[in-house]
Amino acid sequence: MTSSAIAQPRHIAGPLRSGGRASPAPGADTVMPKLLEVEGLTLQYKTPQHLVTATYRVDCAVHDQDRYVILGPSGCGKSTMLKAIGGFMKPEEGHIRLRGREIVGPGPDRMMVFQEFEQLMPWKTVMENVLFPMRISGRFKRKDAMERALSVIDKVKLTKFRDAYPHTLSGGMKMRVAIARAMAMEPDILLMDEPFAALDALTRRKMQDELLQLWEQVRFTLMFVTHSIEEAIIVGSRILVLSPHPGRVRAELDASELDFRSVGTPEFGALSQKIHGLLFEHELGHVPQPEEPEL
Ligand SMILES: Nc1ncnc2c1ncn2[C@@H]1O[C@H](COP(=O)(O)OP(=O)(O)OP(=O)(O)O)[C@@H](O)[C@H]1O
Repeated sequence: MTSSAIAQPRHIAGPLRSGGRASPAPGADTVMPKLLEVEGLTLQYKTPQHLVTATYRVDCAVHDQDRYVILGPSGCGKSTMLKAIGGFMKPEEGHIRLRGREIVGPGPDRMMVFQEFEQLMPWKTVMENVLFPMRISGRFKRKDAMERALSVIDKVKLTKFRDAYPHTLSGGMKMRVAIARAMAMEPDILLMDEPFAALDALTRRKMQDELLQLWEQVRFTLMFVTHSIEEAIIVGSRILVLSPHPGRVRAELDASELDFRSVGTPEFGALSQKIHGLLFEHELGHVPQPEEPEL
């Protein structure tokens, strides 16, 4: 990636269709190079007293423009997996590769968007917030950084608010600033860890809708963690279902045809039921537990 010119989006952006159904991302069966590849990933926390296995031999692959959701119950290792993909934790076993290169630490090719967009600095304007990571990275000349910031702010439709402070913006606008801030660094993938978990149901739905609209417009690649089945189906084009602790892959499901408009339809209900079954069947004793290390 060049840092001197303002990058054009890597993907042709479709028109923003307000309130519309998100177009399907390319499905898993489309032959495309893998963007992110996770292979046999075991992640553990070792403390003097405990050895906690967070994920056990997880395999998955994310392609360009996927909205890839990691879904599983609390404690199954979703956040830990995102941490490892972010480069903040080393695998005990297995590999994580981005565009074929092993991940060995954090990098601007993977940008994390935190819960409630707390990375936004309240004393900085929208423009200053978007400029901040570019400035501290030292990757961009001042003029390039300014042009790039203006371009991404425009893409997320916040040009009129570029001199506003975060506390004067709605939740959806803050999310767009947080995403613009991340996108300005031209990451290969955006990592979101339960960004809407603390919101009330109505606001959460609105934010999901805004996220899908933004994806429709910009077509970034997203990895999104949630423990809500409904949110996974609404947001995701593909869903990786993990078992309860330690997280193992139960299934990977296609949800590219469903979004918030499908809530209440038989298709949405069927997928929701299927996921519910996958998440809880071990409690009914249907799934044999694979060999795993002592916890
Ligand atoms: N810093 C840590 N030290 C030791 N154990 C940890 C640490 N962080 C997480 N764990 C443990 O690792 C396991 C996976 O935790 P993780 O936070 O990844 O789960 P999660 O699926 O994201 O859960 P939630 O949905 O509640 O956020 C849990 O058993 C948790 O207690």
